[in-house]
Amino acid sequence: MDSSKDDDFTFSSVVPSDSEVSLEAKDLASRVDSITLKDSLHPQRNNPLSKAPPKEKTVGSLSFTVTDSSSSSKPSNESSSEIIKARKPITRTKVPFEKGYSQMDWLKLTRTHPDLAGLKGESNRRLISMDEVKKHNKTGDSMWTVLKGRVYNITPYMNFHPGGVDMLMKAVGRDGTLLFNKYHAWVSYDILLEKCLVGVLDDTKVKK
Ligand code: HEM
Repeated sequence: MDSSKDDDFTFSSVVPSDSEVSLEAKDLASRVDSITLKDSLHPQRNNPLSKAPPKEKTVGSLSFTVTDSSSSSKPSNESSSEIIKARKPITRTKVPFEKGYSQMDWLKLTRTHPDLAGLKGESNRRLISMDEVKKHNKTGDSMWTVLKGRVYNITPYMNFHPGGVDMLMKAVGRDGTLLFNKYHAWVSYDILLEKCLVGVLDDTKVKK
């Protein structure tokens, strides 16, 4: 560049002289120079089965955690500037549904089936003891589970469960609330299983 034409820059007068630039700003600028941005596809980014722990990077005195939320629909309220303590990740494997077993198909069935719970005319406000729930634990039979104090017959939902039959079977014949919450506390089970309600858990008989 021809140095004799330096004066031609109309905005040259607003550029601060070296003495006006604080040392701190210079320091920051030199750190920015040392940052390299890589824009490449991460092999685990598109893998919902990935169990890789979140990566932690450090820039200057700031440390931040990169969490991959692409495999989960759970909303995250964690700030990116917080260090998230490594928790043992749970494996949430979504089983591809067979034709006719999507959640939409399930909702259609709940609207059309006359007795999904298998009540045969009985009230679904009946108090049910845990002992009775335990008896409904056999494959093929009416399989019951308890979710937050309500007893559901989950047999008709089995093949519709996006987490698969094996997972849902773990809750059969017992209180499934903890398992349910462990995997997806945000799922509206009460709406999904509304027509599968068989009664209310009689917790006066539950050992505390
Ligand atoms: C009993 C009532 C249950 C209902 C109504 C239910 C419903 C659902 C629904 C709607 C999903 C899809 C969630 C999503 O797309 O984010 C799902 C996924 C899943 N569920 Fe359940 N579930 C139940 C019980 C359970 C239990 C007891 C377990 C574990 C033992 C379990 C394990 C899973 C897993 C691993 C997935 C798939 C992973 C994923 O969605 O990313 N579920 N379930």
